[in-house]
Formats: sequence, C-alpha cells, structure tokens
Amino acid sequence: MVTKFHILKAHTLPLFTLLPRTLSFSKLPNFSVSSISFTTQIHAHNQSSDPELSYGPSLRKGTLPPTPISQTSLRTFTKEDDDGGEYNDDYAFNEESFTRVFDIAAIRVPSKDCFILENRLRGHLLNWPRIRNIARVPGDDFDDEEVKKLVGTPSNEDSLVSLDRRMHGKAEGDGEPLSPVLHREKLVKTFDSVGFVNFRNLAKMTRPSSRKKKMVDDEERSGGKNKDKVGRKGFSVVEVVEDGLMEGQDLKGLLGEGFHCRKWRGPTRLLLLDERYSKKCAEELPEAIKVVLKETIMDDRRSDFELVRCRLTLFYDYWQMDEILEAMLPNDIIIPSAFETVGHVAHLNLRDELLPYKKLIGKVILDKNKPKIQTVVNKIDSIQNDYRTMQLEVLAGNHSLVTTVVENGLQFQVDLSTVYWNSRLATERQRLLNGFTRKDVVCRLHILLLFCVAFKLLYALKAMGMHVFIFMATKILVVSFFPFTTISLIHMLLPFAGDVFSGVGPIAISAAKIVKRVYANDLNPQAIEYLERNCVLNKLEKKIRVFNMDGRRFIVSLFTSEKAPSITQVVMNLPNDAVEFLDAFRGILRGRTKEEEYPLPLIHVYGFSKARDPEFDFHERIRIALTEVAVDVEMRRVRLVAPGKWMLCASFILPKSVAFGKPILEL
Ligand SMILES: C[S@@+](CC[C@H](N)C(=O)[O-])C[C@H]1O[C@@H](n2cnc3c(N)ncnc32)[C@H](O)[C@@H]1O
Repeated sequence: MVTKFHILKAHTLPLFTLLPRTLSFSKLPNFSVSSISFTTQIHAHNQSSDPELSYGPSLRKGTLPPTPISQTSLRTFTKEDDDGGEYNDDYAFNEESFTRVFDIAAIRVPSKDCFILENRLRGHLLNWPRIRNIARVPGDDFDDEEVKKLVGTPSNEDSLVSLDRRMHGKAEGDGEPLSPVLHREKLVKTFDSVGFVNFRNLAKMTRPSSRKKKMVDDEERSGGKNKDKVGRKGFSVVEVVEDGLMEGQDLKGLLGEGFHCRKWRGPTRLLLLDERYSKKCAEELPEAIKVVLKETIMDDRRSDFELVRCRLTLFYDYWQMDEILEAMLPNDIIIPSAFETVGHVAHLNLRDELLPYKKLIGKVILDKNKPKIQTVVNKIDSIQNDYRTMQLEVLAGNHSLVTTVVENGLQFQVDLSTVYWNSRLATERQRLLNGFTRKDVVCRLHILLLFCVAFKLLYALKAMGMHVFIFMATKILVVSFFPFTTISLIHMLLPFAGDVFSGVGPIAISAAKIVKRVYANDLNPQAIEYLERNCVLNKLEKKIRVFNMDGRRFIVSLFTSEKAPSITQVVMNLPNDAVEFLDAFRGILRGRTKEEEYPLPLIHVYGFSKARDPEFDFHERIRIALTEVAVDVEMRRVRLVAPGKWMLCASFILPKSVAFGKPILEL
C-alpha cells in the first residue's frame, strides 16, 4: 500500500527557520559519524498580523505558549550498535516547539441549544480540521453555587464538607443510608480479585473496558502530560480567558436592550467563532449571528448567550505529518512525498539530500502514523541480489522487520530483511488470479455441465424407448467430445498451477483457493520457510506442495512427473530474468505417447523492457528463449517501474512444437 501524504511543494514563507544548531558527527555507520543534533526553532507568528496567511490553523500563525520549553521534551534516542553496545543517536526533537496558541472568540450557549445553533451558525464558526466547533471547558455541566443554593446555605464547616461529599457521590458517613449505586461502589472497593469469583457480574460491571484501560495506560506513560488536554487524541485544549468579551460590551448591544447579560446557570457549551471574529466586540459580529440568537431567545426566554474570549492551544499531536516536516526541513528541500506500507513497516526511499534528516523524518512518520506503523525504514540500495531482497535501515520504531500483510483477504508473514515482498503488485496479482478463475474453473464447469446435460438427454431417450435417437445422440457426443479423452478429463477436473518464483506465496496461496493444487518453488530457503508458514496460516497447506530449487530444475521436474497433464497454468514472476528460464520448457513433454491429447499449460511470464516498443522487445526475447518462430502471445503493460522502464506480463499457451521439441537443457 502506498500512502501519499503531500503534494510536492517547496515552502516559500521565510517565517520558519530550521537551525541545525549542532551537527556533531562521530560514529554513524556509513558516514563515520554517530550523532546528528538538531534543535528546531520555529517562529510562530501573530495570527492576525500577516494578512497573506490563509484561513485555518497553521504553524506559521498563532503564538508560542507562555511557559518556556521544558528540557524533558528534548528527546534523546539510544540504540544498540553493531557490537551490541549502546550509543546515543542524539538529536533533539522538540515537540513543544510545535505548540501554538490562538486567540478566538466563542459564544457560550445553553448545552440544550448547542447543536441547533451549531447547524444554524455553521458558516460563522471556526470550522478548523479536527477541531469541534462545540467546545467544552471544565465545570460547564454544573454550577456549584446554584446547587448549594438549592440545598440551602450550610451552617458550618462540617456541613460544607458533607455537602461536598454528597455532590461528588461520597455520601457515606453523614448519617444518610447509601443509595444502591453507592453501596455497589463500596462493595467493589472492598473486593479483591478473588472476591470477583463469587460476584462475576459485579466484576464485569466494574472492570474498566480495554479502551478505557488503554487510555489510562497512555496517560501513565505520558507521565500525566496529556492530562489537561482535551479532544479526541489530546491534541488541543480550549480555555476561557475572559468572560464577557470587552468590558461593558455584553450581548445587549448585539441582541437589543431587552437582553440582560446574566451569570451562567446550568450546563453550557462554547460555540467557537470564526477566527476573523477573535478581536471583534459584540456589535461588530455579523447580522446573521444576531438574528439567530434573537430567534432562539424568542423561542425560549430562559436561553442566555455570552460572548467570551478563549484560548485554543494546538499541540504537536495536532499537526499533520507534512506540516511538521515542512516546518523542520530547510526551505529549499522538497519534503518526502509518499511511503509504502508493508504491515507495520513504513518503507521510504529517501533522496540523497534528505539523508541528513532521515531520523527526524522517520520519527515524524512514526509519531503521525501510530499505532498502525511501528517501524520506519529506508531503502539503502537498489535490489541486486538473487533473492530480490532489499537492504533496509531502520530509522525509527522497533527493529523487527517481521510483519504480517493482509492481501486479498489472505495473510502473509514476511521478514523484509530476508525475503522479497512488494505490496504495489497486489492489484496485478489479483488481476492474474481473476484470469485463473475464468479460464480454469468457469470454462471447465461449462464443459462438464454440457456433458451432464447430454447424458441426461440420453437417459431420457432410453426411458422413452427411442433407440434410433439414442444411437444418433451417442454418435454426436462421441464426435464432439472426442478430444476430451481420459487425460483431458483429469485435466479438466483437476486444474493444477505452478509458481516457479513463488517468494512467500502471494500468488501461489491465492491460486490455491481457485485451483485444485499448486506447486510452489523458490530458490531462497528463507522465502520457503515463510511460504510454508503462510500456507498453514491460511489453512491451505493441503493444496500446496513446496519446493526449494532452481527455477529451471523445478520446471523440468514438474513436467516430467505424472502431474504434467494437470498443470494448466505456470506463473513466472521474476521480471529481471524469468524470460531466460523459458528454455526449460523445450522438450518437457518429449517422449510422451498420445501427443495430441496432452493439454498444454498457459504460461504467464513477467519481464522489464526499456525499449521504445516494449511489447515487441519482450515478444522477441520470449521467441528467442523458446527458439520458436511463431508464439501467439497476449501482452500487457503492468506498470512503469522507472522513467522509460515498463514491467510487462506475457501470457501464452506453450507451443506444441516447443513442448515436444528437442530439449536444449540437459539437467
Ligand atoms: C520478484 S520475486 C517474486 C515473488 C512472488 N512471486 C511475489 O509476487 O511476491 C522473485 C522470487 O524469485 C526467487 N528466485 C530468484 N532466482 C531464482 C531461481 N533461479 N530459481 C527459483 N527462484 C528464484 C527469489 O528468491 C524471489 O523470491
């Protein structure tokens, strides 16, 4: 899977500066340097001072928080070196420098009206991505003063304590019998885990849900750092700075003399207003807001509105990956545009100019894509070895490259450091396998159906005593199905497939869901290990036979065995070299009797071509490898792998003259 995260764009605004303060090199594996230390110093801007800045949240707007950046947020990464010793990969990554504070205005409304008003005022609300227009602040559900008034003024300190205890559900000890709920709560507190054995339902009711538990765990891990943050992921917080915006300018001006600004009573919510109204007083707010609020008051005389000034703080977690990277990387660098994901691994292919920032990029990608992404790697070199494995460097996260990929409903375990895997080929594999269904099963089922209908007809004719017709029908059957003799019938009922370069089995295992049996082979013993695991993982081990040998030898041994007549499809997915292996098919059926009855396999071979006419070029190479003048090939472009370099798939029925010809190979 490829994740796009940014349109290529060099940033132009000079408001940001990344100051690679110290670049201390001593022990990095390939550079003979070990640590790169950066401190980002990103200048926030007064949100309203630059009219050129567009609407919406931006790291280039807002202000920095008043408190100084703590040293604890400067993270140091420690990892093991090749000899098992630890070394510091020290680069300071300052998450707090991405905190931005925005001054905004809000209307405090009764909670019962908030959704209706949100709908009606939508065009005038903040409408920032991932920030809800309706905000909550601590204490917006209760008015303690009001509750105390209702209960009566407590006479002394003891009764105040008692009142407080009751308001917070701790009624025990003040003489009142416990309510059933409080009684249950008390029971829960006094039970240990053994006690739950006798009270299973109680345990179920009181045990925190796994989600809640996870949130608590996260809270503990962050050392309470997120405690004061609100929002879905704790990435933002809204605080009321000033009640009643601007001295003496309450909503009377906005809503007319009949409106009296009163202290808030009962549950309330904040409707965050458009950032353009942040400094506006009540009179300056648009007419539309005034009309809506007036109508609401007319409908319900108890409704109150209050214009308040708020502070909206957005933390590191709020900003998108591209915003953070754009802020951190120097202005003249184009930030990475995409990465591929393989299970929990994000796979980058960084350009040279990005290599000094690779760890920073890795960390941002990891932070912004957790928990799905657990590891970020960079491809070090182009694929050059026989097993087509990639050399990868772990940039961030855990160092395990063993991951599980789900493709077309099947699971594949892979170790990216030892086996080949390419998620980009998922669609191609599916397309190829759709062809399997059509040609091997559907078409064969049609023929079988025809057989059944014909025999049923014969039976009916016999029952009716129409012997002349039986004779004629039998004759037609024999003539029309003459080519389908015993071997052909086996072939029809048991279509088998061969995968010469199977890797960990994405094609072989998917094919096993369609055909009767698959013979899968790979030269890489590690790939074979994972192929076997994946067969079991997908409960298809009974339908797949696994081989670990050279492709040529595999082709020859497959077709010299008694399974040969059943092999209907052969896949050869090793685009760099597969075509060179086609010579193995020459003479594979030589010496077989009943030559004309032998069904010939459909071969799918992949290849690359940089030629001007890639199809012609690839066709030529196929003909040369088979030493055959005429081969009827169906050719398809799969994808452009590099500028001017196509990956192609050629499918053709193995020509009889090749299969029964003189072998080129002596294995
Ligand atoms: C491009 S990968 C394709 C794997 C698989 N079909 C897939 O789509 O993921 C090619 C595979 O061929 C294997 N291979 C390379 N040379 C081989 C050879 N001479 N004989 C058999 N397998 C070979 C490699 O180990 C690798 O797993």
